[in-house]
Amino acid sequence: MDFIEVTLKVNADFADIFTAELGELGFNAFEENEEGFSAYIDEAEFSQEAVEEVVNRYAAMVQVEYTIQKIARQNWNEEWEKNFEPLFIGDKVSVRASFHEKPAKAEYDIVINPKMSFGTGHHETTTLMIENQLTLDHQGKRVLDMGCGTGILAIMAGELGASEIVAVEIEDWTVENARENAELNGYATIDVRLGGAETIKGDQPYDIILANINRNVLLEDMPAYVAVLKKEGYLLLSGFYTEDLSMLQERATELGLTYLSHRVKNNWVSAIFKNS
Ligand SMILES: C[S@@+](CC[C@H](N)C(=O)[O-])C[C@H]1O[C@@H](n2cnc3c(N)ncnc32)[C@H](O)[C@@H]1O
Repeated sequence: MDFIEVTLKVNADFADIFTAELGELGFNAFEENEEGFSAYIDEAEFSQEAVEEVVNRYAAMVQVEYTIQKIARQNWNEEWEKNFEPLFIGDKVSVRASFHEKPAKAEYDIVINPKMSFGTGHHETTTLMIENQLTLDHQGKRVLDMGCGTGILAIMAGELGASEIVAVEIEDWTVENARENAELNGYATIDVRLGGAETIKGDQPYDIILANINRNVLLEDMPAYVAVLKKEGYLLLSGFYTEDLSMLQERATELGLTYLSHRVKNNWVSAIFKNS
Protein backbone atom coordinates (compact mmCIF):
# COMPACT_ATOMS: atom_id res chain seq x y z
CA MET A 1 0.00 0.00 0.00
CA ASP A 2 1.17 3.56 -0.68
CA PHE A 3 1.21 6.47 1.76
CA ILE A 4 -0.14 9.98 1.61
CA GLU A 5 2.00 12.86 2.82
CA VAL A 6 0.18 16.07 3.77
CA THR A 7 2.52 19.02 4.28
CA LEU A 8 1.07 21.95 6.21
CA LYS A 9 2.45 25.45 6.36
CA VAL A 10 1.19 26.70 9.69
CA ASN A 11 2.61 28.89 12.43
CA ALA A 12 4.29 27.17 15.35
CA ASP A 13 1.50 28.06 17.83
CA PHE A 14 -0.96 25.96 15.85
CA ALA A 15 1.34 23.14 14.69
CA ASP A 16 0.62 21.02 17.79
CA ILE A 17 -3.13 21.53 17.45
CA PHE A 18 -3.05 20.40 13.82
CA THR A 19 -0.81 17.45 14.71
CA ALA A 20 -3.39 16.32 17.27
CA GLU A 21 -6.30 16.87 14.85
CA LEU A 22 -4.59 14.88 12.10
CA GLY A 23 -3.69 12.21 14.67
CA GLU A 24 -7.43 11.85 15.31
CA LEU A 25 -7.92 11.30 11.56
CA GLY A 26 -5.44 8.40 11.59
CA PHE A 27 -2.22 10.15 10.55
CA ASN A 28 0.47 8.46 12.60
CA ALA A 29 3.87 9.77 11.55
CA PHE A 30 4.84 13.43 11.74
CA GLU A 31 7.91 15.40 10.76
CA GLU A 32 8.42 19.01 11.74
CA ASN A 33 10.08 21.48 9.40
CA GLU A 34 10.77 25.20 9.53
CA GLU A 35 7.39 26.20 8.11
CA GLY A 36 5.16 23.62 9.77
CA PHE A 37 5.14 19.85 9.43
CA SER A 38 4.38 16.84 7.24
CA ALA A 39 1.99 14.11 8.32
CA TYR A 40 1.67 10.59 6.92
CA ILE A 41 -1.17 8.12 6.58
CA ASP A 42 -1.93 4.89 4.70
CA GLU A 43 -3.59 5.78 1.41
CA ALA A 44 -6.58 3.56 2.24
CA GLU A 45 -7.33 5.61 5.38
CA PHE A 46 -6.87 9.03 3.81
CA SER A 47 -9.80 11.40 3.32
CA GLN A 48 -9.06 14.77 1.73
CA GLU A 49 -12.49 16.05 2.87
CA ALA A 50 -11.61 15.28 6.49
CA VAL A 51 -8.34 17.25 6.22
CA GLU A 52 -10.19 20.13 4.55
CA GLU A 53 -12.78 20.11 7.32
CA VAL A 54 -10.03 20.50 9.96
CA VAL A 55 -8.32 23.31 8.03
CA ASN A 56 -11.65 25.12 7.52
CA ARG A 57 -12.52 24.81 11.20
CA TYR A 58 -9.44 26.86 12.12
CA ALA A 59 -9.59 29.18 9.09
CA ALA A 60 -10.77 32.18 11.14
CA MET A 61 -7.89 31.78 13.62
CA VAL A 62 -4.88 30.92 11.50
CA GLN A 63 -3.72 30.84 7.94
CA VAL A 64 -2.89 27.32 6.75
CA GLU A 65 -1.68 26.10 3.39
CA TYR A 66 -1.27 22.45 2.58
CA THR A 67 -0.09 20.15 -0.19
CA ILE A 68 -0.82 16.48 -0.69
CA GLN A 69 1.60 13.99 -2.15
CA LYS A 70 1.48 10.25 -2.68
CA ILE A 71 4.58 8.30 -1.63
CA ALA A 72 5.14 4.79 -2.96
CA ARG A 73 5.87 2.32 -0.18
CA GLN A 74 9.24 1.39 -1.67
CA ASN A 75 10.38 5.03 -1.38
CA TRP A 76 9.44 5.31 2.24
CA ASN A 77 12.76 4.09 3.64
CA GLU A 78 14.59 6.67 1.55
CA GLU A 79 12.25 9.38 2.88
CA TRP A 80 12.89 8.72 6.54
CA GLU A 81 16.58 7.95 6.06
CA LYS A 82 16.94 11.46 4.63
CA ASN A 83 15.34 12.98 7.71
CA PHE A 84 16.13 10.75 10.68
CA GLU A 85 18.90 12.37 12.75
CA PRO A 86 20.42 10.43 15.65
CA LEU A 87 19.25 11.66 19.02
CA PHE A 88 20.47 11.78 22.62
CA ILE A 89 17.98 11.65 25.49
CA GLY A 90 18.82 12.38 29.12
CA ASP A 91 22.56 12.37 28.26
CA LYS A 92 22.44 8.57 28.34
CA VAL A 93 20.19 7.20 25.62
CA SER A 94 21.13 7.21 21.99
CA VAL A 95 18.33 6.63 19.47
CA ARG A 96 19.57 6.11 15.94
CA ALA A 97 18.95 4.21 12.72
CA SER A 98 21.08 1.21 11.79
CA PHE A 99 22.98 3.26 9.17
CA HIS A 100 24.19 5.76 11.82
CA GLU A 101 27.47 5.15 13.68
CA LYS A 102 27.10 3.90 17.24
CA PRO A 103 27.99 6.82 19.55
CA ALA A 104 30.85 5.88 21.91
CA LYS A 105 29.44 7.62 24.98
CA ALA A 106 25.93 6.13 24.91
CA GLU A 107 25.02 4.15 28.01
CA TYR A 108 21.93 2.83 26.21
CA ASP A 109 21.88 2.44 22.46
CA ILE A 110 18.53 1.98 20.70
CA VAL A 111 18.35 1.27 16.97
CA ILE A 112 15.04 2.10 15.32
CA ASN A 113 13.94 1.63 11.73
CA PRO A 114 10.64 3.49 11.97
CA LYS A 115 9.20 2.82 8.49
CA MET A 116 5.70 4.30 8.89
CA SER A 117 5.42 3.85 12.67
CA PHE A 118 5.41 6.51 15.37
CA GLY A 119 8.36 6.56 17.75
CA THR A 120 11.87 7.70 16.87
CA GLY A 121 12.29 9.70 20.06
CA HIS A 122 11.96 12.92 18.07
CA HIS A 123 8.44 13.53 19.29
CA GLU A 124 8.23 15.25 22.68
CA THR A 125 6.02 12.52 24.15
CA THR A 126 8.50 9.73 23.35
CA THR A 127 11.40 11.71 24.80
CA LEU A 128 9.39 12.55 27.94
CA MET A 129 8.40 8.91 28.43
CA ILE A 130 12.04 7.81 28.13
CA GLU A 131 13.11 10.52 30.59
CA ASN A 132 10.49 9.22 33.04
CA GLN A 133 11.52 5.59 32.43
CA LEU A 134 15.09 6.54 33.38
CA THR A 135 13.83 7.48 36.87
CA LEU A 136 12.33 4.01 37.54
CA ASP A 137 14.02 0.74 38.45
CA HIS A 138 13.16 -1.70 35.62
CA GLN A 139 15.57 -4.44 36.73
CA GLY A 140 13.84 -7.84 36.65
CA LYS A 141 10.43 -6.17 36.23
CA ARG A 142 7.39 -7.08 34.10
CA VAL A 143 6.68 -4.16 31.77
CA LEU A 144 3.73 -3.44 29.46
CA ASP A 145 3.97 -0.88 26.63
CA MET A 146 0.51 0.12 25.34
CA GLY A 147 0.52 1.81 21.91
CA CYS A 148 4.08 0.70 21.28
CA GLY A 149 4.54 2.20 17.77
CA THR A 150 8.11 1.38 16.72
CA GLY A 151 8.55 -0.42 20.07
CA ILE A 152 10.99 2.23 21.31
CA LEU A 153 9.73 2.31 24.92
CA ALA A 154 9.54 -1.48 25.18
CA ILE A 155 13.14 -1.66 23.90
CA MET A 156 14.14 1.02 26.42
CA ALA A 157 12.56 -1.16 29.14
CA GLY A 158 14.75 -4.04 27.92
CA GLU A 159 17.84 -1.82 28.04
CA LEU A 160 16.96 -0.92 31.64
CA GLY A 161 16.85 -4.58 32.62
CA ALA A 162 13.14 -5.53 32.45
CA SER A 163 12.80 -9.30 32.43
CA GLU A 164 9.43 -9.69 30.69
CA ILE A 165 8.03 -7.20 28.22
CA VAL A 166 4.68 -7.09 26.44
CA ALA A 167 3.98 -4.46 23.75
CA VAL A 168 0.52 -3.79 22.31
CA GLU A 169 -0.32 -1.88 19.14
CA ILE A 170 -3.55 -1.37 17.24
CA GLU A 171 -2.08 -1.01 13.70
CA ASP A 172 -1.01 -4.28 12.09
CA TRP A 173 1.91 -2.94 10.02
CA THR A 174 3.18 -1.15 13.12
CA VAL A 175 3.15 -4.45 15.02
CA GLU A 176 5.41 -5.87 12.30
CA ASN A 177 7.72 -2.88 12.62
CA ALA A 178 7.87 -3.17 16.44
CA ARG A 179 8.81 -6.86 16.11
CA GLU A 180 11.58 -5.99 13.64
CA ASN A 181 12.95 -3.29 15.92
CA ALA A 182 12.74 -5.55 19.00
CA GLU A 183 14.79 -8.16 17.17
CA LEU A 184 17.25 -5.59 15.84
CA ASN A 185 18.02 -4.56 19.42
CA GLY A 186 18.34 -8.10 20.76
CA TYR A 187 14.90 -8.23 22.38
CA ALA A 188 13.14 -10.77 20.16
CA THR A 189 11.46 -12.06 23.33
CA ILE A 190 9.28 -8.93 23.56
CA ASP A 191 5.72 -10.21 23.12
CA VAL A 192 4.24 -7.77 20.56
CA ARG A 193 0.45 -8.10 20.33
CA LEU A 194 -1.99 -6.70 17.81
CA GLY A 195 -5.00 -4.90 19.30
CA GLY A 196 -5.94 -2.64 22.19
CA ALA A 197 -6.84 -2.97 25.86
CA GLU A 198 -8.74 -6.25 25.27
CA THR A 199 -5.43 -8.05 24.59
CA ILE A 200 -4.16 -7.58 28.18
CA LYS A 201 -7.28 -8.81 30.00
CA GLY A 202 -6.35 -11.47 32.57
CA ASP A 203 -2.57 -10.94 32.15
CA GLN A 204 -0.25 -11.55 35.08
CA PRO A 205 0.12 -8.14 36.75
CA TYR A 206 2.83 -5.74 35.59
CA ASP A 207 5.30 -3.69 37.64
CA ILE A 208 5.39 -0.87 35.10
CA ILE A 209 2.85 0.11 32.44
CA LEU A 210 3.77 2.63 29.75
CA ALA A 211 1.04 4.20 27.61
CA ASN A 212 1.86 7.00 25.19
CA ILE A 213 -1.35 7.20 23.12
CA ASN A 214 -3.79 10.11 23.40
CA ARG A 215 -6.10 11.65 25.98
CA ASN A 216 -9.30 9.90 24.94
CA VAL A 217 -7.84 6.40 24.62
CA LEU A 218 -6.08 6.84 27.99
CA LEU A 219 -9.29 7.98 29.71
CA GLU A 220 -11.20 5.04 28.26
CA ASP A 221 -8.59 2.32 28.71
CA MET A 222 -7.07 3.33 32.05
CA PRO A 223 -9.34 0.91 34.02
CA ALA A 224 -8.05 -1.98 31.87
CA TYR A 225 -4.46 -0.90 32.53
CA VAL A 226 -5.02 -0.56 36.29
CA ALA A 227 -6.65 -4.02 36.36
CA VAL A 228 -3.27 -5.54 35.40
CA LEU A 229 -1.03 -3.16 37.40
CA LYS A 230 0.66 -4.58 40.51
CA LYS A 231 0.16 -2.93 43.87
CA GLU A 232 3.08 -0.45 44.19
CA GLY A 233 3.38 -0.60 40.38
CA TYR A 234 3.83 2.48 38.17
CA LEU A 235 1.69 3.79 35.31
CA LEU A 236 3.40 6.26 32.94
CA LEU A 237 1.10 8.17 30.61
CA SER A 238 1.71 10.52 27.69
CA GLY A 239 0.17 11.75 24.46
CA PHE A 240 -1.77 14.67 25.95
CA TYR A 241 -1.38 18.38 26.72
CA THR A 242 -0.91 20.25 30.01
CA GLU A 243 -4.57 21.36 29.90
CA ASP A 244 -5.65 17.66 29.92
CA LEU A 245 -3.50 16.65 32.89
CA SER A 246 -6.15 17.36 35.55
CA MET A 247 -8.68 15.18 33.71
CA LEU A 248 -6.24 12.26 33.66
CA GLN A 249 -5.27 12.85 37.30
CA GLU A 250 -8.94 12.72 38.28
CA ARG A 251 -9.49 9.48 36.39
CA ALA A 252 -6.35 7.94 37.91
CA THR A 253 -7.43 8.96 41.42
CA GLU A 254 -10.88 7.38 40.89
CA LEU A 255 -9.06 4.16 40.00
CA GLY A 256 -7.00 4.21 43.21
CA LEU A 257 -3.74 5.59 41.79
CA THR A 258 -1.58 8.30 43.31
CA TYR A 259 -0.15 11.04 41.10
CA LEU A 260 3.63 11.35 41.59
CA SER A 261 5.03 13.81 39.04
CA HIS A 262 5.01 14.99 35.45
CA ARG A 263 7.31 16.48 32.84
CA VAL A 264 6.41 18.94 30.08
CA LYS A 265 7.93 19.73 26.70
CA ASN A 266 6.25 22.13 24.26
CA ASN A 267 3.01 21.70 26.19
CA TRP A 268 3.09 17.87 25.85
CA VAL A 269 3.03 15.96 29.14
CA SER A 270 4.23 12.65 30.52
CA ALA A 271 2.96 11.84 34.03
CA ILE A 272 3.83 9.12 36.55
CA PHE A 273 1.19 7.48 38.79
CA LYS A 274 1.63 4.79 41.44
CA ASN A 275 -0.78 2.05 42.45
CA SER A 276 -0.50 2.54 46.20
C1 LIG B 1 1.86 8.45 20.21
S1 LIG B 1 2.23 6.89 19.49
C2 LIG B 1 3.44 6.27 20.64
C3 LIG B 1 4.44 5.33 20.04
C4 LIG B 1 5.58 4.95 20.98
N1 LIG B 1 5.09 4.23 22.14
C5 LIG B 1 6.34 6.16 21.44
O1 LIG B 1 6.28 6.49 22.63
O2 LIG B 1 7.00 6.81 20.60
C6 LIG B 1 0.74 6.00 19.87
C7 LIG B 1 0.62 4.62 19.25
O3 LIG B 1 -0.54 4.00 19.80
C8 LIG B 1 -1.26 3.30 18.81
N2 LIG B 1 -2.65 3.22 19.29
C9 LIG B 1 -3.67 4.09 19.10
N3 LIG B 1 -4.77 3.70 19.78
C10 LIG B 1 -4.43 2.57 20.45
C11 LIG B 1 -5.12 1.70 21.34
N4 LIG B 1 -6.39 1.92 21.68
N5 LIG B 1 -4.46 0.64 21.85
C12 LIG B 1 -3.17 0.39 21.49
N6 LIG B 1 -2.46 1.17 20.63
C13 LIG B 1 -3.08 2.25 20.14
C14 LIG B 1 -1.02 4.14 17.55
O4 LIG B 1 -1.20 3.34 16.38
C15 LIG B 1 0.43 4.60 17.74
O5 LIG B 1 1.34 3.71 17.16
